[in-house]
Amino acid sequence: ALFQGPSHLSANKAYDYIIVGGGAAGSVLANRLTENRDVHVLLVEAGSSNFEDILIEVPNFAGRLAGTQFDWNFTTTPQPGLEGRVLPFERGHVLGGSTCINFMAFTRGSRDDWDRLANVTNDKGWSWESIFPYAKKLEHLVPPIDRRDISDEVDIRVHGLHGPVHASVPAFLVSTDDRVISTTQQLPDEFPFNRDMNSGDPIGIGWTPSTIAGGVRQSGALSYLKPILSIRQNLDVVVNTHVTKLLQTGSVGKLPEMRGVQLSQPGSKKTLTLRATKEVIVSAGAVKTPQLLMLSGIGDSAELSKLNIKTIVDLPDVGKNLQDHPFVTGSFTVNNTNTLDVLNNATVESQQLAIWKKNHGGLLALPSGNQVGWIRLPKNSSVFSESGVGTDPSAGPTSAHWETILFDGFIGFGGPPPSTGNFFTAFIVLTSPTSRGNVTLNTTDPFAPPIINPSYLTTPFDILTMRSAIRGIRRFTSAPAWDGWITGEFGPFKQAQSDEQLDAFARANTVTINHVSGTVRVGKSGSVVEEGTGALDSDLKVKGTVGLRVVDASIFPFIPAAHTQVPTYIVAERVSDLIKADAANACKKEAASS
Ligand SMILES: Cc1cc2nc3c(=O)[nH]c(=O)nc-3n(C[C@H](O)[C@H](O)[C@H](O)COP(=O)(O)OP(=O)(O)OC[C@H]3O[C@@H](n4cnc5c(N)ncnc54)[C@H](O)[C@@H]3O)c2cc1C
Repeated sequence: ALFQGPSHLSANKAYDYIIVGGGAAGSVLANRLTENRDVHVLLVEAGSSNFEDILIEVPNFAGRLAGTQFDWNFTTTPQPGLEGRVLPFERGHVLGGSTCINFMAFTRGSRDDWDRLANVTNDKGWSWESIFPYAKKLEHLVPPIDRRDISDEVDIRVHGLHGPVHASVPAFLVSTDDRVISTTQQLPDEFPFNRDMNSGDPIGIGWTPSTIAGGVRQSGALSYLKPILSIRQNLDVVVNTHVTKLLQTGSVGKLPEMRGVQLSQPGSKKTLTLRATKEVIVSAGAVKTPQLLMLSGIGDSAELSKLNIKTIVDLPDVGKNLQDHPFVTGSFTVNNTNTLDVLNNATVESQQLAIWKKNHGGLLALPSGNQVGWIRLPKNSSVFSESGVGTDPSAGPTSAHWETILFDGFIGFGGPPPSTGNFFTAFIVLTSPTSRGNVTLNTTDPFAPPIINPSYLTTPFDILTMRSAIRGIRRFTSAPAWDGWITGEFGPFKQAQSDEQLDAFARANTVTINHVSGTVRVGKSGSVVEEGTGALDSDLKVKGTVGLRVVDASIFPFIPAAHTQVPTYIVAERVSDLIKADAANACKKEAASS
């Protein structure tokens, strides 16, 4: 059942699992764990249940969700690498979490990203080979709206066709598609065509897969929760409700048993305490999960003592190791009036909205770029020597150093689009950054935001890679395919030519693509707990505790060189099976001892 607040819950009801946060990971867990009718689950979500709001459903409205009721409205600290600028830091605040406000790119990450996770955790279950069945299990690839032949755009063999998350390639073609694809033929060494970036080897340029199907955003809530909400009697979902503290419910040997949660609502003094018989699973995302752990006494004791929080488990990695993907855009003026800039005209936009309302078609059904590219720095790039980085920080030869998203129009993040003109825009995203930031506590108030410091562009490798990537985009658009189309560069991008100008442009214009990860990193099971060894065992149980796991984007020790929603879904799919296996083993042990 769906409850609109904690007053509807009964303190006496026994739940096997309590899941904190109904975003990407929490939606998967709530669904998979309730597949067994005898297992009772409570999912607690701080935001509302309005995941079918039109702002969320229309793909093209993704850029309008910042600052709304669906966003936590966080901001960063002033960023030294970005001239002291403070950036908005979007996170989803609604059932479905950030999958309701994201830009819907559907990418699994590379073989090397996953194999590195397996190495770091010493757990082969995280290797590409092992997670590949989960990547397929979660997906339901559907044809695009225009029903064109997509055999050149996807390799159907690597896709899932029966999973809960519907996904597709762009709804229909736009004016720059042919030119982008021609460029991959004209400059195949640096920008090869990649028929399917979800095969484990994303390197190259290909068609954008996204969580858009039939013209509608496919959020975690729509995919995993809507189909079961009114059917499964063993699932309770409570929205508009925050978990404000994780509670110790006892001890097992010397270890604290953490099977309790305290629930409340902003502005209310009332709290409700509930207990899970098996586990509490924290899936509150890479900002709120470390905050909640620290508020509950699980974190770096030196940090906790500053706010007089009693340490229950001293876990120095909680809140550290924040990684994200920073980006800039470069826009070009074009000699064509048939670009998606037409959507900046209010009349056209309302016509398109009418079409979308009628049949979910029209320009508003498109993703934010029909092609995406995943590019590696050349082996002999001076970035490696000049930055002093030592070894290549990417996960390996299938992991990109930078990404580009190619859009048939203007996209900028420094104000409204130009009132006239036609454009082509390339996003330039760092995908294997070496900068590391953190999330720390500001106060003990669970409703107040924590301090978020992503430390963007604070290493020589990151700024030099950004410089190199911007030059890469200029090589891309100098291919013959763009002759007669691109007429020039636009805005401050145009002025950024010398090394110094490129660095200044990057520092003045970088924003985040919102992939925050890594703040409760997983390590090897049973390893000594010290900074850098991970806060979680390889099955994502919180070290030094009983009955507590973290399952969300916080867990990645290295941010995947990918958009992070699908990697998060994959993690949650695998861990659902690990949780089921643990429960089955516990049953067997109980049976044997009785
Ligand atoms: C603007 C934006 C654009 C993005 N674009 C893309 C993209 O194009 N492709 C892609 O793959 N990824 C994208 N991402 C990233 C992707 O959406 C996230 O990596 C993914 O959703 C992370 O999943 P999660 O489960 O860790 O957290 P979330 O999905 O953020 O879910 C966390 C949930 O926990 C809830 N919560 C938090 N604290 C509490 C509490 N104390 N009590 C109860 N509930 C709580 C939150 O309200 C939220 O619903 C984007 C993200 C944003 C914000």
